[in-house]
Amino acid sequence: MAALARLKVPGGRDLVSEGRVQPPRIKDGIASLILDVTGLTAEMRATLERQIRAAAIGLPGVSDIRIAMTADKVSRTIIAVGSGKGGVGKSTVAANLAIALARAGHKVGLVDADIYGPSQPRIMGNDERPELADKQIIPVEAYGVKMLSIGQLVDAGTALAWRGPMVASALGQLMEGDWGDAELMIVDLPPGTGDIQMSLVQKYAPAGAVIVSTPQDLALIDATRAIDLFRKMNVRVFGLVENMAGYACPHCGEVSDPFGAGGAEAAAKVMDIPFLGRVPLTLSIRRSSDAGTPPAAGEGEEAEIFAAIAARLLDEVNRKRM
Ligand SMILES: Nc1ncnc2c1ncn2[C@@H]1O[C@H](COP(=O)(O)OP(=O)(O)OP(=O)(O)O)[C@@H](O)[C@H]1O
Repeated sequence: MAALARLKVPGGRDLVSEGRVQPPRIKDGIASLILDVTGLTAEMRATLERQIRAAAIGLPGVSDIRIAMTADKVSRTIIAVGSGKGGVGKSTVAANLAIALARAGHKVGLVDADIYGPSQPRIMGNDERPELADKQIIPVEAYGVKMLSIGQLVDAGTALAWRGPMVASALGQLMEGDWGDAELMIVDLPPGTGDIQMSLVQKYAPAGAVIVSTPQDLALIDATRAIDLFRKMNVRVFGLVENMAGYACPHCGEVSDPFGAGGAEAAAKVMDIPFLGRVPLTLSIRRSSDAGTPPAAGEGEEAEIFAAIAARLLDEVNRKRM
């Protein structure tokens, strides 16, 4: 224990004072040790294991060491982000919500499960290939958010032709990646209601869903259908986000409503679900999303809009189901 007391948990405090090891049992020169690796990534676990071996093997009476790792399962709150139809800005909202939640002090994971158009690597500005450790994919990181995208595993064209079981297995690889201490998981779903939605609900029991819609009637009709489906599958709908609402002219500042106004808020009322907020249609959101510098990570009005929506979402998540 004295030799182990000199070791630090990667990114943390002393191994022994954190209570991560119990005194080892030593028999026939073999030390058996139980190590609590709760919240540590595969890489941190491997580093710690190496350090323990280096510190202990060779001590008087210790010729080998067996380390059994245990971990409390981190309880994760899965929040699905869906939309009735494509192109309404669901991925943009999912990415910026994830960043806003991380900025509010939460450990956040972002899963891009949109097989029809995996766009998180572009929006989050990170298209690194994730690595594998112990058959688990290790998420990459951007703006304080851990992220995995179906686009990092295969190209979108391939995934499009997949049938149900392959879709489910790809979703499984993403969801069961090495998410470490992530407590909130934002899952960017494909638009509409298909295999990925079904698999997510059946296998991973999301705490609830956020629906993104533009204010047009057509988009709202599709959003209503998505909300209906989640409800039928017994998934709580945390609320509706209206995206691309009100266009502020960058020259004169006048606000116009190319897609109508207030439609989503009214629709939320009719459907009796919370309205989480409104994101304006701006050139800067389009540019920053496409350039991999999401506005929620910056300063100013747009960052505040996403922070406010994230705060409302958290209120809903924390509210007990009635
Ligand atoms: N509030 C906004 N203001 C301006 N442009 C936006 C806004 N929201 C999204 N966009 C832009 O609209 C396009 C579509 O957005 P995004 O990819 O997020 O939509 P999606 O609903 O996820 O689409 P898909 O169906 O392809 O998954 C992108 O070019 C994005 O930058």
